[in-house]
Amino acid sequence: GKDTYDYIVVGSGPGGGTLAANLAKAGESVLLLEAGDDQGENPAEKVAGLFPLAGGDPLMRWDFFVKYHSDDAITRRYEHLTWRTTDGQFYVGTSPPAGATQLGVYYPRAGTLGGCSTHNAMCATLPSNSEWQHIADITGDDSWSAKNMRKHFINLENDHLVPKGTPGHGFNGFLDISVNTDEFLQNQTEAIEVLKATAKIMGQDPNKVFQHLQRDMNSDDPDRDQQTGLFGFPAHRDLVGNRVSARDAVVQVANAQGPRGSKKYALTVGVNSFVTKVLFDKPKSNRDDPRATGVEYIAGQSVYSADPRYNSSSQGTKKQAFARKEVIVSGGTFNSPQILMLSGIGPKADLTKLNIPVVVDLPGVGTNLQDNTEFGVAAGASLNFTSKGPVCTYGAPGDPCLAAWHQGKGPYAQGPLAALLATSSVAVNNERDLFYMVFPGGTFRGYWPGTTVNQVPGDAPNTFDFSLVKMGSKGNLGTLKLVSNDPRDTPEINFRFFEGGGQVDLQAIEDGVTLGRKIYDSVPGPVGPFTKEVLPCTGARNCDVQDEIKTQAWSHHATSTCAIGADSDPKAVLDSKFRVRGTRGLRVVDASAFPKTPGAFPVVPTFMLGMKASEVILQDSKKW
Ligand SMILES: Cc1cc2nc3c(=O)[nH]c(=O)nc-3n(C[C@H](O)[C@H](O)[C@H](O)COP(=O)(O)OP(=O)(O)OC[C@H]3O[C@@H](n4cnc5c(N)ncnc54)[C@H](O)[C@@H]3O)c2cc1C
Repeated sequence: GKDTYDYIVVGSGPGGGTLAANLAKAGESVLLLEAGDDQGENPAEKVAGLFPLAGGDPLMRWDFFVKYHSDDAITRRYEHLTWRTTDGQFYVGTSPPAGATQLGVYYPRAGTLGGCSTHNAMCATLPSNSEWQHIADITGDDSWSAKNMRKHFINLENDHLVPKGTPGHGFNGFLDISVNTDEFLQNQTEAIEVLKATAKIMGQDPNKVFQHLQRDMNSDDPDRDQQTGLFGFPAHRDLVGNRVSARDAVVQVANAQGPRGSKKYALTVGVNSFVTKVLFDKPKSNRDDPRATGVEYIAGQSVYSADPRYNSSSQGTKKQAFARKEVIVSGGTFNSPQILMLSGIGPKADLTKLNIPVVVDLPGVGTNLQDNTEFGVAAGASLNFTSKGPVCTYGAPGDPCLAAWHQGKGPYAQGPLAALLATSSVAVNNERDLFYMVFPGGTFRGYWPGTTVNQVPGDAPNTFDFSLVKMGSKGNLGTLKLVSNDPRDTPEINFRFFEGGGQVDLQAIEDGVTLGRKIYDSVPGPVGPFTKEVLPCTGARNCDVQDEIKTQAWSHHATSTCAIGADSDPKAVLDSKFRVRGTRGLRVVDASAFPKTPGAFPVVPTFMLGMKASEVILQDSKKW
């Protein structure tokens, strides 16, 4: 029939978008259903340097509110806790106006073609080799070895940092990866002085800072995961400052033309299509697992309540589509488990309580939620941080940086200044586990809604911030549960930071603060001395650092709610080929599949999952 395809892919992020494009390119007919619409020409998405605007854009964003702790007393101390006031607005802080309802910690996601790769900060880093090997070890599937996964990276990447032909990198893939230009870096007069001091502390030559800022952190060196110090900041954007995302993979294949202008590949992209459940056939015998045959979805804009434009009175149109071969769920870490549970796949007791008929009792769905915890060490310098060149207005009229971007130049064609990698006292195998993003002129303190009834204080232009991402988090007690059987409701999410085995992450982050302080103390005049701490303490360094980390850490790299695991593991949702256990014709391919949060930034590893899944799904394509 008209609505039947070989494959249906749900969600167009780095997992699903990459996969749908590859399946279609291989000759399969594919329906890609995406809840959001296409904002590819929106400057907030397209202009690399406007990424701070992208995260808050109501045309792209989905708003989730989460908890980070089991203990509500800790949550109540979070300085950017978000509340809904009695007149429906947001308040951010710890002293809400009377009658306000506590929403939780604001947690951004993108509901648009290309998923979160269209509004993220573009940081494009590989996890350590041991993280891939871990998946091979628990599943016994050697195709997860770092060596094999490197092959997928090579096919994905279009590298602009290292000379063409450098082993371990790709130069023909769709995902451009580049670092800042020398010219841009040399414009950061004061910040470079801090980076010189950083180099010295890290055992690098302070007179070669610009060389360090072209150093390749994604190399295939055998000791790469032990290398520390300053590096270039790899970002998924091209050399003239266009963001490159999963949207590009999709659009290139969907728009490709064959002879006489016909459509070259059978990729149908349905935007404004919010999938509410997977459909199954009735097994022919008790021994057969239920087979996914298609999906049910709502055609309509902003039908999910995470969408800031959501209006409960707009119902959209209920539709169905069918798959001859397989259904692949790629809705991301929050939505893939939601879709599975709405379809009857999840912890039996939870589903029964919500009157959802159980198709497969799979207790791991929505458990094992993990993230990179983030924090920072920031301090006030003796001078303000400035940049030679145009002063950007971030979207306000007459922006000289936007004019420069149209020429492929200027700050908007660039990304975060520099990356610093270090090893904490609790690092395993001496692998680097602290990733700092270097921000002159402000402090990154996490996420909260852009429009609030109160003013959320900013930081002074003399502030410098080593914003810290903890790699290899040890916490795995996070949970995601449905609150009802209404697909429009957002789930209840609690990360349970620093609980259970996650306590060790506190020590690692405290070590990260200590290193940052050591660097600030070593910066000579006129940029130094850094007399006032901004984070974790305010003013003098006399706060309880672990308590600050515990109460104020944030995150935005959620993973692992539909994790791959061993056949013997009752909590494993997927096998090593992304197949949902206890079903046929159903897989999950996105960041929810990682048994552990990969590296410092999940987006490139998730693109690699999309590449790997394409290969394993195509190997099975003749079987159906
Ligand atoms: C503000 C921000 C900054 C970030 N910065 C970085 C960074 O610099 N580097 C990095 O590596 N990572 C970063 N991340 C994280 C990274 O972008 C994500 O981990 C990654 O995009 C996850 O990919 P995914 O395919 O699992 O899911 P997503 O990217 O979330 O894509 C899921 C897609 O599915 C769609 N969808 C969901 N439910 C349904 C449904 N029911 N029906 C139809 N469609 C549906 C969504 O609209 C979305 O398009 C950032 C994330 C955010 C939010």
